[in-house]
Amino acid sequence: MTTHHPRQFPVILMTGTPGTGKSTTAALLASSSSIPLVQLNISDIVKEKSFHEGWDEEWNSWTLDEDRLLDYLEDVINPRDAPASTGFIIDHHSPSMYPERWIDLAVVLRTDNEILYRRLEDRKYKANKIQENVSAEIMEVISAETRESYEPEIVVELRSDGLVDNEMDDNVRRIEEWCVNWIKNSAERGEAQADVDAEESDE
Ligand SMILES: Nc1ncnc2c1ncn2[C@@H]1O[C@H](COP(=O)(O)OP(=O)(O)O)[C@@H](O)[C@H]1O
Repeated sequence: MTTHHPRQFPVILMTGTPGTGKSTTAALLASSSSIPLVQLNISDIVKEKSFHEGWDEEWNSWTLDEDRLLDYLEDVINPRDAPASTGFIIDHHSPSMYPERWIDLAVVLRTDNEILYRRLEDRKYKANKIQENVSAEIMEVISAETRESYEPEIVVELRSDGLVDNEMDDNVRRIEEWCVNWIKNSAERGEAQADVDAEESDE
């Protein structure tokens, strides 16, 4: 069994339908935050490390080897020897496969249907893939899956339409503020636990 060190920095799941802005928001957060945060772009990792069982023609995507991916991520997020020296942003459209104990905050990005349609068209997605993703956004599929997978108090939905000035900067600032609080609270939890341990050893 793996022994986990208490994490010093939070793990954020950045999820949403493809095209809602996960990778762009995660990259901005990782590059601008005062807290060390590393972006884990799951699609890139799956491709680079071949954590897949081949190409699925029907779905036009890789068939994920979930076990190998999760084993790899466990070592990155919860290294055996010492706590990770950074926090992480898991950037993925599939929210439900991660262990609850990994995720401290789950951010679901939401985008207006017509805007999402245009973004996916710009990406040269095939018509059926655009339709499938826009329908998923209308049906709130990722949002529902995220809420089924994590406690309600750690799930946050943010608009990512690009209609309001500085929307992405504001989203990034909100997440950063949340991270600062998480670090402060986890330091207090650590001190409280140390007090309990000291009292118990006195008895
Ligand atoms: N809030 C936003 N404001 C303006 N443009 C956005 C916003 N969110 C995403 N975009 C644009 O939409 C496109 C898709 O974003 P991307 O980060 O690749 O989405 P995802 O990682 O969810 O597939 C990019 O061109 C990005 O610049």
